Amino acid sequence: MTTASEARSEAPSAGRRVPDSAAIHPGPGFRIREDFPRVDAITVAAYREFSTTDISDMLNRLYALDGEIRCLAGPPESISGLACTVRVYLGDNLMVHKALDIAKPGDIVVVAAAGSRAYAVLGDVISTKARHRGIAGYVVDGLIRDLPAITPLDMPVYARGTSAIGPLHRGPGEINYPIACGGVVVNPGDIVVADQAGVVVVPQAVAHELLERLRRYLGTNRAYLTAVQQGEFSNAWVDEQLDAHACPIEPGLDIDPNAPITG
Ligand SMILES: O=C([O-])CC(=O)C(=O)O
Ligand SMILES: [Mg+2]
Repeated sequence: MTTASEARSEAPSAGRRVPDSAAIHPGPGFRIREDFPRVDAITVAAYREFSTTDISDMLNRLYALDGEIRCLAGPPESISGLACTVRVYLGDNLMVHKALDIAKPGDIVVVAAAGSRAYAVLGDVISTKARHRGIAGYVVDGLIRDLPAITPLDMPVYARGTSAIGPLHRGPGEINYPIACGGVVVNPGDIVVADQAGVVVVPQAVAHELLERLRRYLGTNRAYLTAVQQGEFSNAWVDEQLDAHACPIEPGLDIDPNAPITG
């Protein structure tokens, strides 16, 4: 066995060194925050009463993650927890391993892997360690692996899919800085709610106020849905919408399906 420099018959330090712009530099892109301000646990747990669909609606439909990020493992019940945010370099997951020491029990680790379909960010070993640390789940903007071995762990894992290709463990990356996950900005300490319908992020600043609005909304919505189940509804509002933009409505019975389409 020879090293690369031996094969070139050069001393390891021979020649001019290339300026090492690819070194890992401490600072943005390679940094960790140990904690963040926390919303009380009762408020965080209360979000499990609501579907991610309703929460998304109350946030004007702009805070649900890309629907490709879906439940791949874990019990069917919804989960909620504070976001411990992780950003990884493509092909790497060093910071996902470090997050096992940073996330507090009940936190959901949210991993920004740029939606990569080239490699998995975590597998059964990390998921098993996470159970011991009390982590409430993982949300990954990317892939995971070892799914058959994760399934029996009852560890909620949301991701875009699976791959056998694993990550390197070198860095760089960040923990507990803002990330982009599934098209949504996630700040450390935001409330993540995930169920079979999707994943939604509640900005921490509105955590209490939104809960009140959801409770009020659900009260009125429940009465509406009960009426719908009994066939009591009107579609007049759809016609109002169509009329507002003068949508033409034709009988259609005299149309030749083979005739060329005209303006
Ligand atoms: O290799 C890794 O870092 C990820 C992995 O497969 C595991 O957690 O089982
Ligand atoms: Mg593995």
